[in-house]
Amino acid sequence: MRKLARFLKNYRLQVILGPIFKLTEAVFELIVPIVTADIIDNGVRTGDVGYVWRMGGVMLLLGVVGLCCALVCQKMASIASQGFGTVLRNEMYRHINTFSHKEIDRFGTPSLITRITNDVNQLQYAVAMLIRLVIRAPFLALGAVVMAMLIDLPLAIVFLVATPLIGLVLYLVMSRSVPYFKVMQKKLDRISLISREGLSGARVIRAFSKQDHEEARFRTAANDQTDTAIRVGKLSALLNPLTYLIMNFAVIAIVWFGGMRVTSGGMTQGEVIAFVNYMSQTLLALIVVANLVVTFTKAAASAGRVNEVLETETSVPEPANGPVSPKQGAPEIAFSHVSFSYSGDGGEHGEKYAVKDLDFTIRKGETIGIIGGTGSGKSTLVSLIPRFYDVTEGSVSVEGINVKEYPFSQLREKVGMVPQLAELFSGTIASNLRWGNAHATQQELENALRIAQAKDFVDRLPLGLESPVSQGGKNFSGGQKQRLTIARALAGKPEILILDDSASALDFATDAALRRALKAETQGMTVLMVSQRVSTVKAADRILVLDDGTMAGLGTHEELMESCEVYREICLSQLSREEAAR
Ligand SMILES: Nc1ncnc2c1ncn2[C@@H]1O[C@H](COP(=O)(O)OP(=O)(O)OP(=O)(O)O)[C@@H](O)[C@H]1O
Repeated sequence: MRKLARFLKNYRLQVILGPIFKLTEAVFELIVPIVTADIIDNGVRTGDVGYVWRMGGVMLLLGVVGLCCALVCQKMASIASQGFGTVLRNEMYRHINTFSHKEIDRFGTPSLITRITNDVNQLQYAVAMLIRLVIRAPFLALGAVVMAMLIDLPLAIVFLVATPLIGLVLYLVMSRSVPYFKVMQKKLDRISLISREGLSGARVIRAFSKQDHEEARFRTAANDQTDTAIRVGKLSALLNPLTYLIMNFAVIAIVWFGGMRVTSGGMTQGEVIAFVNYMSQTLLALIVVANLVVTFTKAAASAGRVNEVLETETSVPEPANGPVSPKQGAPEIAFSHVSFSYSGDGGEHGEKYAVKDLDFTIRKGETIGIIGGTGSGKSTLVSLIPRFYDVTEGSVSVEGINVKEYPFSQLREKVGMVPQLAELFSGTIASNLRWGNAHATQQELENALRIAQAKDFVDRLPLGLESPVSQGGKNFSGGQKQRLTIARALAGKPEILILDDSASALDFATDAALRRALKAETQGMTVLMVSQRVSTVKAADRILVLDDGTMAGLGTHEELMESCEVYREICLSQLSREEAAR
């Protein structure tokens, strides 16, 4: 947790002054039993009503000043803890944004969400407790014992017996329940994962009538969490009866022995009452200490999870240099003996390469079709160009410069990527398209829509380009979303356009119109078209055939029909012999 203290640096004043105010309140709280004793001994016993009123006023004053101190501390704790949470959350979000796909895959999106929300909340609460109670509670527990000793040392033996006993009970209960808190946090992660999958995949779940299955999965995870919470609850439930039992025995002992001391003249009645008050103050303070242990144990687990995110460095670091100049005459894209494995070790630990020894070049302005069976490595290959992942072996160059040397903004401006899954963001159609180019004119946006075959349906919308897009683009069909994501990439006027199976939801006629428009209107743009459909890639200048991560062929349709067995098989599985030969 110490590592996270840096996020409190703007709140030093609150972190220092807050506990001081709370300590002042605790001092007043310790004085109150003495005033009570004084009222009993010098006011009640002698029947001096005026004295009772005067001292009652002093007590009220102590209470009011104590309350003011507590309120000031509360405010400081709120400012510091909320501020700390905000700064930490912003930093985590910024840091997560530097992650490559590899780190995001490793943590998993649901876990990252739980860390940035629940774990930060836990830490925020711990900061508030740190300011409000970490000094106050032990001070009060100890102070009450010391005050009792100052009043009457022999009777204070009751404290010296009862307090360690209460401490022991707290220790036994806490040491058994604390490990469960860590487990509960992991189980919460699982619930978050299932909820996310279930809610984002609600349509698929309905389509496959898997609601019962998903509900059962959620119920199992939730029940699992409940079982653990109940186990902790049962343990914690022992705390109050046991500690109160000890305290009440201690009170009996105080009244019993205190009575004897009063009879022998060693103590006054008021002092016995003060002892009883100090006893309950000690107990309450110790319970607070125990709860603080729980809070800080949970916070320590959360701090570990937050630090794990903050300390994870991206596996795709951005170079420190400024923009690079392309090499004249170099191929637009060059793969030089490229291999990539998702685990980064290329099979040493049994994991195989997703792509292996890819070696080819692509000229500027070429249209390349990339075809292959599912899982053959098509998406992996194209994701190496904009550096979503870094190659495990070999190198990828764009215009003669290794992609690792490009500043991200320069590389990603050059490469327009349309991912397999069409993602839109809440806003308007125009605001989504401007992700590609913030300064695009209306004309440029319309042009991008026209090439992407999206202009007709956008024009039919009452608000046209200003039509609202709901979260995830849910108010558009799959094919419409795909066309909008293509338009978004085109709006950025990239030099290299990658369509990663991004026309799969289009009907054949629209798909063909899209390819024609791309060919006619994007002169000079290098286009990589990933598809499982032969009809989509057939007319490309060249087709790259992937088979289980390796390159099975690269050439025109006719050349590959002649020379590439894998390509011929794919063609004949989708087209008739006549169509394939055409
Ligand atoms: N994020 C990932 N983590 C680990 N392995 C992955 C990941 N993404 C893909 N793979 C594995 O890498 C291999 C190649 O996957 P890739 O997605 O590149 O294939 P693809 O040809 O695009 O498939 P499809 O046509 O089904 O989209 C597969 O074996 C897949 O299981």
